[in-house]
Amino acid sequence: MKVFVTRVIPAEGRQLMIEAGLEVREWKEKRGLSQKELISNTQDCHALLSVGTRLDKEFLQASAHLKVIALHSVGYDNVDVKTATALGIPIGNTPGVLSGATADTAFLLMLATSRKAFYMHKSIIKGEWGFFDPTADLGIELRGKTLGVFGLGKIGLEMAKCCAAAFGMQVIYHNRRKNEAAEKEVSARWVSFDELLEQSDVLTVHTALTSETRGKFDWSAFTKMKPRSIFINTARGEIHNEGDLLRALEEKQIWGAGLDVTNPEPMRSDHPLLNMPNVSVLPHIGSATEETRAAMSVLAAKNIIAGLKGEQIPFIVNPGVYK
Ligand SMILES: NC(=O)C1=CN([C@@H]2O[C@H](COP(=O)(O)OP(=O)(O)OC[C@H]3O[C@@H](n4cnc5c(N)ncnc54)[C@H](O)[C@@H]3O)[C@@H](O)[C@H]2O)C=CC1
Ligand SMILES: O=C(O)C(=O)CO
Repeated sequence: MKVFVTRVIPAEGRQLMIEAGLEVREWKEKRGLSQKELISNTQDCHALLSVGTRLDKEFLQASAHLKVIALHSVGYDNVDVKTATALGIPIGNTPGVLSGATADTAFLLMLATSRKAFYMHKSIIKGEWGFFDPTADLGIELRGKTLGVFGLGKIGLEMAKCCAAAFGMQVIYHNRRKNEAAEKEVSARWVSFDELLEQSDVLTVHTALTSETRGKFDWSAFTKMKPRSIFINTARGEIHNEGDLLRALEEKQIWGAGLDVTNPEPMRSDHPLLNMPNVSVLPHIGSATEETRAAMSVLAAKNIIAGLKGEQIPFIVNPGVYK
């Protein structure tokens, strides 16, 4: 049986599929696939392993013969899951294995932003390292401050643990429902969304992108935050409104921001956020460690192998497909 893979993936996952007797065809070009290329490459395949490729209704309807689709990500906001379920196609993702690496990225952005690290690094390259000025380029300390987590799930909990252990930060969070197990692990306290905005010194976003979370951090939200607070988003760029974020920073409604995700991606290289001292931006590298990407490829391969054997896939996004 044949699997089409929309990017070259780590050897660990590829090898697992080859050992299971599958023919693996990877898209090796340094550019994304067009919709036409995606459809034509998938036509003679039994499964698709998708690395960040948008899978919309048109694609799914043209590829209804697929026995399984495995995503090389935990997020599945770029897939029309409803259509896949209606067509009987199981969708798999890669939960858990990337929580540590993604939380590390949120932590890195928090610390870098609080000390203007990216901006100061660029100032050396520009030849601006002058005399020692005790009043210039001052950051904000994190010790004993309040971390607000929007979405205390797997990644949010890892971030909360890091912040509590490293800086003794108190953790508050907002989920639709309380996460009592996580509350115990980091002594976290549930608050309303408005209380999260009002009380957080650092507010870090870790929800999936859904119709409820899209655009959640807009002008109205930023104006409720503390003037010396830092906003971190490693979840999805569409959860904040980038224009409103820029304005909130320019008008000093908030102090700083750290983003691993932007809207759109890639961010344009002359975006004004990239020149602000209190802003740190990374190009969506949350899960980008050797260990994590290898583990993600293995989970995706396991989903493909199980799906092609006609078994229930181990990491399923749409369990309703089996009912
Ligand atoms: N930057 C990157 O490279 C990466 C980004 N991500 C993003 O992080 C997201 C979270 O991943 P996990 O922690 O594994 O997911 P998870 O499902 O374990 O946690 C998400 C949490 O958000 C909460 N939540 C959902 N809707 C909410 C709402 N409307 N209001 C408040 N809370 C809500 C859920 O109850 C859950 O506790 C992914 O969906 C993905 O978009 C994930 C991995 C890497
Ligand atoms: O897993 C995800 O959802 C990502 O964004 C990349 O790892």
